[in-house]
Formats: sequence, C-alpha cells, structure tokens
Amino acid sequence: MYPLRRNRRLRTSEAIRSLVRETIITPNDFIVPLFVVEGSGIKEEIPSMPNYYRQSLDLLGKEVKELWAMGLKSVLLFVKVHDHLKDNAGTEAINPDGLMQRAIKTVKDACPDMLVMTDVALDPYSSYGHDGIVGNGEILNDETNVALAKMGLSHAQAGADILAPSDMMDGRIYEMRTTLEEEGFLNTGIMSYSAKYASAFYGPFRDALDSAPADIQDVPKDKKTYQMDFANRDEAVKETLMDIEEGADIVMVKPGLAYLDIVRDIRDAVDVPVAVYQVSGEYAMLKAAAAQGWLDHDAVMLEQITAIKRAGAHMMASYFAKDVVKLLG
Ligand SMILES: NCC(=O)CCC(=O)O
Ligand SMILES: [Mg+2]
Repeated sequence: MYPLRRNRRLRTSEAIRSLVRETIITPNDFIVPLFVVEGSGIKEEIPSMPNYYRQSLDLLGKEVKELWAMGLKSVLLFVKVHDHLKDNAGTEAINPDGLMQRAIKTVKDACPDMLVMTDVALDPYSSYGHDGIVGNGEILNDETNVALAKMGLSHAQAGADILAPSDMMDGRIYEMRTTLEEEGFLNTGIMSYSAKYASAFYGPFRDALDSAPADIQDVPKDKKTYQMDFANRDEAVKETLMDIEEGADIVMVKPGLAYLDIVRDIRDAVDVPVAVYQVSGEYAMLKAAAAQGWLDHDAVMLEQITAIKRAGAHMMASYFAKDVVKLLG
C-alpha cells in the first residue's frame, strides 16, 4: 500500500503520538506493597531494594495518607514477624492482635477509603520459611488450606477488603471462599496469586521479610512443589481458571516482566480482572543498573510498567508505584 499508507505520519509529534497511544498509565493502575514491622519510629531501607522501606505502625498511617493524596488507593500489606513468634503451623497468623491485624486497623483508621489487601500465606510466620505446614518432608496441602482460611478470616475480621493468598496450595481459594461465606463476609474479595512461578526474582523480597526457606534437614529447600515451573505456559491458564471457579474475584500473574506471554494468555482466557505483580528482583535490577549509570531509571521504569499493562494487566502491584505517579505529575 505504500506510499498510500505511511505509518510514520502518526508519529510525527508528541501531540499525535499521545492521541493514538493505546496504553495509558494512571494512579488507578497500582496496588502499593507495604512492609510493616514492630516497633515505633522505624523506617528502615531494605538493602536489596533501594528507596523501599519497612515501617512501623506509627509511620504507616502517615504513609497511607500520602499515598491517598497521590491518588494511590490500594495497598497490599506484608508483615515481618519476630522469629520467636514463628512455628511450623504459622500460629501467630491468626492472632487477632497480631502485627497484620493491627496494620489493617491502622490503615483503615488513617485512611478509611483506602482499599486494604493482605498477604495470606504462612511464610512470614513459618519457622521453616514455607508457605505451608511441613510434615514428612513435604508441604501438607489440605492442612495448610485450613490454616489459610482461618488466617484470611482473621484479616477480614480486622477489616481487610481483599485477601491475597500467595501460597499456591491446591484448593485454597475454595476453602477461603466457603469460610468467608459461612462467617458472613460476603463482600470480602479474594485476589488469588493463581499463576505464581517458582522464581529467583523474589530474592530481595525474602530479605525484606526474612522469609526464605530454611536450610534444615527434612524441610524442602525451595518452593518448587507448589509454585509453578517457569517453563510452563498452558498450566498457568489451568491454574487460573480453577481459582476463578473456586471463587477468586481477581487473578494474578507473578512475576511480571519475564511472564508477559502468560499475562496475555490469561487476559484472553478469563472474565475477571487480571493483576500482575512486578516483583522485588525486577525492582532491584533497575535500581542497580540505574545506580551504575547504565540505564535511564525513569524511562525504563515507565517502559516496563507500560509493557505490563499492554500485555493485559488491569492492575499492577509494583514497588515503583510512587515513583511512577510522581513522574506522571
Ligand atoms: N508473596 C509475595 C511475594 O513473594 C513477593 C515477591 C517479590 O516482590 O519479590
Ligand atoms: Mg492453583
């Protein structure tokens, strides 16, 4: 058709490029992960996540007010639990006065309209650093599901809006959903980490929460018996469709950038919103390269975020959320 059709005409100025742009990033796209610790006055930088912090509850209220003022309206809470409170069953996870339960209330008190999502998995509470209960050298699926349902209920009782199970046990969405229904929490949402891969990109996060699998005899050394094999694509669709049948309101792919084929497959296969978690290793890689002067931080950040949305994400959990929103101006 050339020269009747010249594609470059639509790229001749920023005005025309912005007119035909297919993917637009706004503050509404983001879920902000927040790391919470005990104590007061604590804002400690995570060594492998420059400019990202663990904060104590007294600072959390200020943080969420700042997020809200920026147009960031959803947070995803993670807690770093003291070692002496950890055990194999993750008992502390259902303590009504536990750190997570207090964090939920702190956010709601400071900012009642903020959407509060909570991490539901045993690893921050597990003496073995696993997302489930260990028995006979394995992760016990069904026993773990019972614990996760109790944990989710406890978060709902504390005021969480959306539970975000990140563990990858089979059937945990069903167990959590039926428990919520029985207990009258009809409007509590579930955002399922439905296609979560066994990924080396989670390294910095495990530093942040001190939640890496322990090197102990008869305890699995990694999470490969529950998180997905990164070689698999069709399996992600199977996992995701099952979670929707079991009652998930939102599904998730994790990590982000290396899994955009999966994001598109899932977006095309489902009729619920799709979330993507751009994980700690993705954050750390860009921070490190930018610190060396090897990559333009803001330009690459915006390109990565746009690519994730373009691939099919309706929303993104990202440690870059504040940086991106500041950049958008
Ligand atoms: N369950 C939450 C995670 O594993 C987060 C991983 C990351 O940001 O690396
Ligand atoms: Mg599953």
